[in-house]
Amino acid sequence: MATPILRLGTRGSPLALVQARMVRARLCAAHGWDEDAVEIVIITTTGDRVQDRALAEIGGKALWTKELDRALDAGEIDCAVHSMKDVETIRPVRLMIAAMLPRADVRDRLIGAASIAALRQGAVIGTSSPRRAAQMRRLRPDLRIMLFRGNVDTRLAKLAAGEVDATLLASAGLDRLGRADVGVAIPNEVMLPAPAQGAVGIECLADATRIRDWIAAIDDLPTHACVAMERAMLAALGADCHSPVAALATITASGIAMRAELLTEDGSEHVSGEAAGGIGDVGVAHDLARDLIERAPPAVRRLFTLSLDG
Ligand SMILES: NCc1[nH]cc(CCC(=O)O)c1CC(=O)O
Repeated sequence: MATPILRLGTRGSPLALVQARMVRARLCAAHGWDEDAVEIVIITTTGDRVQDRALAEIGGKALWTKELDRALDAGEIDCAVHSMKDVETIRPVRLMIAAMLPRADVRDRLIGAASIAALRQGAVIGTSSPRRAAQMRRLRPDLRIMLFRGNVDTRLAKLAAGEVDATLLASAGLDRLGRADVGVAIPNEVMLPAPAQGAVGIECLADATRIRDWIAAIDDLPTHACVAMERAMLAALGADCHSPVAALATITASGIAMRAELLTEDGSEHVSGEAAGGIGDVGVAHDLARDLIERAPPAVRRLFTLSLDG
């Protein structure tokens, strides 16, 4: 076996492993390496260990990243693969996202009914996402939400066992796990996805220039620009992945366009808006954050803290 030249840290969930293998394949293709030049190292995170409580309840942030950060600092791995949706808004400055894979289907999928309208009166929706819960209750105030955790297979098994009437999962994860047959995609116009949904990032120490350059060679620039814009808006709102926020940036003929929505946890109030501008112009995210906060009903505004200097 060739000596591994790059150790790729990842969580051990089936989806995380598929994503790590995608990263390995792209790195090897880009650099002409053998597959065993990239060693996949599994790191268990707090979020993987705690399966029975709402993530927000565990307290403490960085549930999915802290142990990977530590392994990077300790030199146990050279880079870490993340679902960008789970990466905290504010990261330590010594780390950098050196590349993102091309974004997958950004939509959510509904599993358990043919459409949101087709759900029976009072149906129980299993989700642990404050955004999905709020968006579903905004569209259908009669729905009930049940806390639903575990990896994709666990959730599908709970649904099959009748614990809930329906659940929502990211198309990206289902597709990557070979489950493109499961559920129906909800159009972005009906349910705007989470910031960074469908994007995979590769992080390394900012001063590890050789590693950084290897990784940067596989960066998908449109994905990186859109996800950076969505994350800049989260930062401007003082929000994170537990906030009832949806946002989607897309590349247009003239630059970048972004739509976003803020809700109360129960979905009873919300505000949405859009902005456009140049690729990489963080002002687009800041303008949208400011506009949303200015127009938000007080119950929504209370959930956020505008800060535009980050
Ligand atoms: N929070 C869990 C998580 N993080 C990333 C994905 C799916 C893949 C992605 O959105 O990139 C999921 C599962 C889900 O939301 O269905």
